[in-house]
Amino acid sequence: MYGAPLSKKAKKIMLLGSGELGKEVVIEAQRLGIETIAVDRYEGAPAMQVAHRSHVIPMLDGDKLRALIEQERPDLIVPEIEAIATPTLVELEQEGYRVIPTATASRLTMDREGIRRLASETLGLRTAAYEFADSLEELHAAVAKIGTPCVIKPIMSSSGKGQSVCRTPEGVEASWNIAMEGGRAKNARVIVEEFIHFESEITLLTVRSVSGTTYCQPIGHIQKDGDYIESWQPHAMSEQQIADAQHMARTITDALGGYGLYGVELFLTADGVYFSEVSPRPHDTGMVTMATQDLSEFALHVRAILGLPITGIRLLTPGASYTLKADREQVEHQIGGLAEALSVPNTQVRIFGKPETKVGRRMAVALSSGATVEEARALAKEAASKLTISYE
Ligand SMILES: Nc1ncnc2c1ncn2[C@@H]1O[C@H](COP(=O)(O)OP(=O)(O)OP(=O)(O)O)[C@@H](O)[C@H]1O
Ligand SMILES: NCC(=O)N[C@@H]1O[C@H](COP(=O)([O-])[O-])[C@@H](O)[C@H]1O
Ligand SMILES: [Mg+2]
Repeated sequence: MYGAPLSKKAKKIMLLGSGELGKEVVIEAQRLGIETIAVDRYEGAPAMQVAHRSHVIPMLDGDKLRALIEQERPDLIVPEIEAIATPTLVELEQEGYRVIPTATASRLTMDREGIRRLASETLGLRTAAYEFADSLEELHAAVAKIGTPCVIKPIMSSSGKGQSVCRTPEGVEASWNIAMEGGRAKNARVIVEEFIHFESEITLLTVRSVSGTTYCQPIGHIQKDGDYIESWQPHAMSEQQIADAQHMARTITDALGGYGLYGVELFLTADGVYFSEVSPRPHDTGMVTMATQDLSEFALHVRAILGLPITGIRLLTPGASYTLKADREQVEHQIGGLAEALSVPNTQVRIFGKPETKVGRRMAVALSSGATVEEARALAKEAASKLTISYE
């Protein structure tokens, strides 16, 4: 039971991070009459445009984060990105605030080391071999141990920022420089991972709710420079692969706990499934569920975190998503080609409304359904190719 938004008895959700994924979470929360507060480090972020109100703060600053949460007193704190002062969330949780799915889940997944050590060393999930390094010198030693090719990433980054494939020992310095420029915090630590020659990679959306743990059909995807370009659902997998994938998803999400939707990233190889990483929140590749499922990943997340039942998840049709990315850094821009994109059958578009473009920044996505995944992929790709960004 709760009151209307903005009334004394309203139920309040505060999103920490207000990008395209948070925007859809806000929309779903408002459908259930929830009061929504969007927070991010810049003005005019997508979720801010649909929330009841918003705040701009540096979310990595624990004191500012605490002050805002104490001012707003939300019923649920919902992290939407990794770059948050998660130790402050852990303290606030101990003081009685509810963090989604749990403060520990957001602390562990904020840096690659926390989640990788939990998955591999504590839970025994199969992952790529890995090493950590804090300096160029240590990186040379780590690469020598892992061998080339290997993947080098800042421990704190997302959407492929600062990530590179190091193909020869001579490439180590270039990878170090890419990581130092692309990482998020002042932290110089990187992870070196064995390069996995996977056949395909998937996201297994896994929901923990009052009704137990449920899985969406697997989402296949293609990434370029560490960021997603295209995704589809369902991804064809053998029964053994599905059983292994669900087992891994169950193991990691049980360990992280709480209520909410998780995006479990897995590599499918000729000799089995590898755990890659997990988001304790809706996943970018899961935007396809807006075209495929009766309840999208965003609707599922909101239901789960409110403690509401999820009796089943129905895949209504095969579908696909294809992203539109900017290729320049600029404030003034316009997105065009919408009529052409929407002339493609079975297609919808989401324009995120980000106030500025940056090289590689995701600005919109095309979503298509089809009789088969192949058909849906072709339609989504065609629709996205009709969208344009002009910088005049
Ligand atoms: N060890 C690896 N071997 C082969 N490919 C890899 C490896 N690690 C990452 N990749 C490729 O790079 C992509 C991005 O890696 P990862 O998910 O670790 O980065 P991220 O910055 O956390 O991205 P996001 O935030 O979008 O999930 C993977 O989806 C995969 O395509
Ligand atoms: N892979 C994670 C991911 O897709 N996160 C989504 O991108 C936004 C940041 O976008 P921006 O960098 O363009 O501001 C985040 O707020 C989230 O919605
Ligand atoms: Mg990833």
